[in-house]
Amino acid sequence: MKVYQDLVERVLDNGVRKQNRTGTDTISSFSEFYKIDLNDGFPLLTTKKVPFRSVILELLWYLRGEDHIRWLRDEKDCHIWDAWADEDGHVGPIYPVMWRKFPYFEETEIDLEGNAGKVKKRVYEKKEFDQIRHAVDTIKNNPESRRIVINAWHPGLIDQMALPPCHVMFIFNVSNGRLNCHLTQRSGDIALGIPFNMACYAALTMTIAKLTGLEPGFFAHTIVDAHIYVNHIDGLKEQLKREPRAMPELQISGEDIDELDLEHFRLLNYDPHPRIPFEVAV
Ligand SMILES: Nc1nc(=O)c2c([nH]1)NC[C@@H]1CN(c3ccc(C(=O)N[C@@H](CCC(=O)O)C(=O)O)cc3)CN21
Ligand SMILES: O=c1ccn([C@H]2C[C@H](O)[C@@H](COP(=O)(O)O)O2)c(=O)[nH]1
Repeated sequence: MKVYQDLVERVLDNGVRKQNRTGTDTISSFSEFYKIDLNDGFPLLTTKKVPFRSVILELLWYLRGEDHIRWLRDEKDCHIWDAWADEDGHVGPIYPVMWRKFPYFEETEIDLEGNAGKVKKRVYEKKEFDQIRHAVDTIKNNPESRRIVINAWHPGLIDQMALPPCHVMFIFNVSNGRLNCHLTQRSGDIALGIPFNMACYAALTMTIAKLTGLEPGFFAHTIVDAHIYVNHIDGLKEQLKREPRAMPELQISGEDIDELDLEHFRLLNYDPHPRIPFEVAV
């Protein structure tokens, strides 16, 4: 994909070397953006083999709403999140919880009989907000809405999260019968994370488009700190030498978001260059 090659080149050309908490320096570029038309094909890189199964499993795991990785790690044998989990698989209230069970409090007043007669007391009930279900319902019922926002950042809970969310907020937008998605990512690992993130959100957008009777539109992606870990530079330069091939096709069978499984996603005509191993910075 040319947009990815261009992104890698911009970060290498314009980025500055930065230290960070992982101990592996990055070449970092502030505020990068690209936009792809999902009608051109499914954006799974062809300049290296990206593990499609892991991409879809990660998306399905986000949709499960759990605060642990036991399904992903133990049932599905996918290990991309292992390094951030404890022995029980616990990762805290990260994406799955924020997407499906965003916590909030509902305030009500109740009347109490006190010594001095009736008194009002405020009570707070803990509730969970399903942002994905709300987005699907709004896309169906009020597609012109400009408020179809899903937010994974919860300042009060960051300390409980194994890793503060990187893809922090996304917005759906319906134009001309097409479903667009814009993702804002605060921090993006160009070699490892971004290929997963772009395919994951493309698959999510295509899934929700199918469910709501729309055509897929654009996936647009803003990456605030777009960085290349210095030990990934050689692998990415190798990728730049490779000629991008035709984008594969993704077929989705149209199940509801709570019924989806791996078998509902079929990847066709994926013919990538060989895998390039990159070490993940923890
Ligand atoms: N430094 C860093 N970069 C990331 O991209 C990242 C994190 N940390 N922390 C949280 C998640 C975990 N993500 C990951 C973690 C590992 C792979 C990875 O190892 N991918 C390999 C093979 C995976 C497989 O075969 O299933 C790859 O070749 O893409 C990818 C994304 C993305 N995120
Ligand atoms: O989906 C993801 C998750 C993580 N990343 C990358 C971005 C950074 O390299 C690290 C997170 O480190 P912070 O210090 O918290 O920014 O993980 C990604 O690209 N995509």
